[in-house]
Amino acid sequence: MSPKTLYDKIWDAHVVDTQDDGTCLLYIDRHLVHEVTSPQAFEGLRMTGRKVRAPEKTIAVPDHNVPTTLDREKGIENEESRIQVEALDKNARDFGINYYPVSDIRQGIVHIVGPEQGWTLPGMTVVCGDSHTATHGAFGALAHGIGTSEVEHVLATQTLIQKKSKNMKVEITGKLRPGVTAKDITLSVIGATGTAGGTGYVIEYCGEAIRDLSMEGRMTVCNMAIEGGARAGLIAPDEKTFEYVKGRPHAPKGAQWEAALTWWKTLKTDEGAHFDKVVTLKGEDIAPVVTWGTSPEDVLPITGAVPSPEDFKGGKVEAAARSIEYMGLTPGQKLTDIKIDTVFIGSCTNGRIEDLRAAAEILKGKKIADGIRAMVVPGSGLVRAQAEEEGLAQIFIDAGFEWRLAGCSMCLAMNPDQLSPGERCAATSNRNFEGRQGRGGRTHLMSPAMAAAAAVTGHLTDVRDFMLTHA
Ligand SMILES: CC(C)[C@H](C(=O)O)[C@@H](O)C(=O)O
Ligand code: SF4
Repeated sequence: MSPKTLYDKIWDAHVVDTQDDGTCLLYIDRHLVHEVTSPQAFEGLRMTGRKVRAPEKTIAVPDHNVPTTLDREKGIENEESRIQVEALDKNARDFGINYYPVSDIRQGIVHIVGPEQGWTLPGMTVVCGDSHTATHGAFGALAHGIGTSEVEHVLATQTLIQKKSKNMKVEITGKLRPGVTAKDITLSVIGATGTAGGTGYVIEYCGEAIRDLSMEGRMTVCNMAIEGGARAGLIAPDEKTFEYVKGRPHAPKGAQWEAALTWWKTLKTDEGAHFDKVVTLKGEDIAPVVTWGTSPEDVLPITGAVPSPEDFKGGKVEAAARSIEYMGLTPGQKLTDIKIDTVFIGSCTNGRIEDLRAAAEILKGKKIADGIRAMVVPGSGLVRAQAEEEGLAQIFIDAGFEWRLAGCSMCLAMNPDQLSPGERCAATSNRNFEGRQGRGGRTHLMSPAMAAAAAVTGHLTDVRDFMLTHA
């Protein structure tokens, strides 16, 4: 048998049928659903009198549109948002799928809830009508986003029509330096490959620096695979993965656990397996980074300066000029001189407990700079409860942050948390597109520790300097 990659193995284990042109029917193990991309899919089922084929494998949670303020039981003001959330409530009830409504402490961002509840397991195929489904690849699952018509197809058949992607390996060798996090890895990879570098591929992240990451760090890395253009990103499961999964509400138990573990241990790329593309970065070369432009590939070490359009080639010259103008920056300006108005700590990239711990560590005993609006939005109700128990919430509140309820919040402007035109935000999310956080708003992406440091100083800040001067 020829050697296989991890992606090959999961793919082969799920193919139900193959057409002559290579199109396959794939079995889907977990279907995650949120309120934005599912209403028409359920409507499609209703209109044709079909049921959800595997309600026990379908998990729904509202996240994008829900307000995250403490008074959210008052309801959703925006009509479009309210309709979407109400539709999910009704669809979940009518079709008998697993559901975490806003009133349930387990509610949160779908990509945080899935792993937290043990729905996401190694070797699975996981889909959701959401591009950041790649997050679940951290478990060694093949996880990717699908469109609304595919959501309907999966609901009805528990299968998906797919063509296989190519194999890409992203290896991060050696150790990370102090102050460097999973977010810096994933942004640096996109900086190196560009947002189209992964197009047509499924990425397997490997190497010592990836192995050394916690499960939460691995989720941060895989979360942004899609921003690098890849279909999905995954990491071979290991003891850390099994440890994380064990005992979760929907993880297998007893003899089933043992059987699962036996299979999971085979989920690694064979020696000599072929990758169509290989990218290698040295862990010690990665610095704490921030984005300066309006694409995740517009990323530089925090010690750098705003580039000039002439630093780029071809079509990138114009794009860079446009980015710099939209962002209200000047070429040559030091990144650490960029003043901010807002800080957003949260999202499916960095809204987990370790992210909040990292931010709280920086903020302990300090206050945010005058005039800064700052919020922490935990990724789930359980993350929120845990942070309260550990005393992190109090650190945030004492520092001057708003302490919110779970949801996507200011990651994207689909709920009341938005930037005003010209407002500049240090954000731990994954997209810095024009207007992403509100029309005219400007976004700089970074790690939770860097966002926390920026909140205290009022400008983009090198977390390493911050730790030295604020110790
Ligand atoms: C609204 C949803 C479909 C979208 C996605 O697919 O990713 C959102 O989650 C995002 O992050 O832009
Ligand atoms: S937190 Fe942001 S990136 Fe993640 S699913 Fe929500 S909107 Fe998309």
